[in-house]
Amino acid sequence: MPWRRRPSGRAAAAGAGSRPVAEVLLSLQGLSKRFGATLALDHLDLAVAAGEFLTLLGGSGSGKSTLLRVIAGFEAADSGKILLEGRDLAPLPPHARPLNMMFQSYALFPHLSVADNVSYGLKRDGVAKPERARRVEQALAMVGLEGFGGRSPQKLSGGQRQRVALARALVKRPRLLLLDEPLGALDANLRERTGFELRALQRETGAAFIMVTHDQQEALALADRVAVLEGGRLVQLGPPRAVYDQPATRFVAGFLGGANVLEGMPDGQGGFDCPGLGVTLRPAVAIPADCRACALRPERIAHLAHADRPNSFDGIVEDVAFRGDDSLLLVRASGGALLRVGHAEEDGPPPERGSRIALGWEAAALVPLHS
Ligand SMILES: Nc1ncnc2c1ncn2[C@@H]1O[C@H](COP(=O)(O)OP(=O)(O)OP(=O)(O)O)[C@@H](O)[C@H]1O
Repeated sequence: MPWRRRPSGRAAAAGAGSRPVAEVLLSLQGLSKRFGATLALDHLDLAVAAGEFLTLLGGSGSGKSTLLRVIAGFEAADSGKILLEGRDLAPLPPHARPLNMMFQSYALFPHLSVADNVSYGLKRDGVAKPERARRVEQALAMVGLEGFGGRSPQKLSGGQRQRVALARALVKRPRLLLLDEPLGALDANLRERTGFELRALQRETGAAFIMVTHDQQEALALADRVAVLEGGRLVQLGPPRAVYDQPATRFVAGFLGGANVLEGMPDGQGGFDCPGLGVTLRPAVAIPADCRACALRPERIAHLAHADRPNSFDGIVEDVAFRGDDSLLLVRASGGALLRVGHAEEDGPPPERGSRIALGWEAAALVPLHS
């Protein structure tokens, strides 16, 4: 697994991106795109700040690639506006848009050298040869590939090809770079290292990056803000820690960090009846009357000697999975709910399968969900 399962304090801090003045670079307004019966983008509004690193996260088919392709101009939106620095991009063909897109497949020309691949766009724009050569060398140096210009892309490793694609995307110094699963083809170690390098490059160039990823840890670790898509809609947008700690919907809670979603109903007295656990939950915050579920992260659940206080229950350990830095327990509550429970290594050996244990959590760990 390329990124730690839990967002470390460091990764979250690195993603906190405190920019006091957020100049809007890209503004998407009511963007919709339909393919036959499929609504791939559903009235999507999003503003991206200059120099921001935004990750787009969502399940398969949620519209991530379509969104990038519409911004880049490879697909036309059915309705809505795309403004880059206030300018409507709709009339511009892809190559005339002041942005660049890097594909997961890298899409390098196999018959061209690395240098010619990188300089391709500059040549098309009529940049003179000496200037092209200078900029290509600069771009290759930026991605750690000095001296590779004469090679054929076929004689490079997957990671090196990925860097060539990145150099090609950066050589025109776009203010906005769209990256569709750029790390997808790399193995776990290279993926993590390249992720950090990508962030460093993004800071160095000052370009805004919008990066699609399937990988929630990568999305949390790299981004200033995470945008979560579901069914073509933007369901949540915010700094990684905020989205992780305060998921808005069942989908976000489950998708990011695999939170337990506890179904139930407010009891009208500040509690939340949860039949699956067989107890009434006591959240720290007021629960809206129409709330029907609360999220509870596996790592916020602790072992207790007895389930004799609010926000605790007894359950049977149904399974234990060792994950390296912790174990994941599946615990069946008396009401039938199956909970994911984290068990840190420093807490000693995990309980045996079949044993009865008492578990509990702080009231603040319960997050009422909107939908
Ligand atoms: N060219 C197309 N023709 C028909 N349907 C399409 C086309 N492109 C995308 N779709 C549909 O639009 C929806 C969104 O697709 P999209 O590729 O944007 O999702 P995604 O979030 O990028 O998925 P993945 O993570 O699997 O790449 C899906 O239901 C997909 O089947």
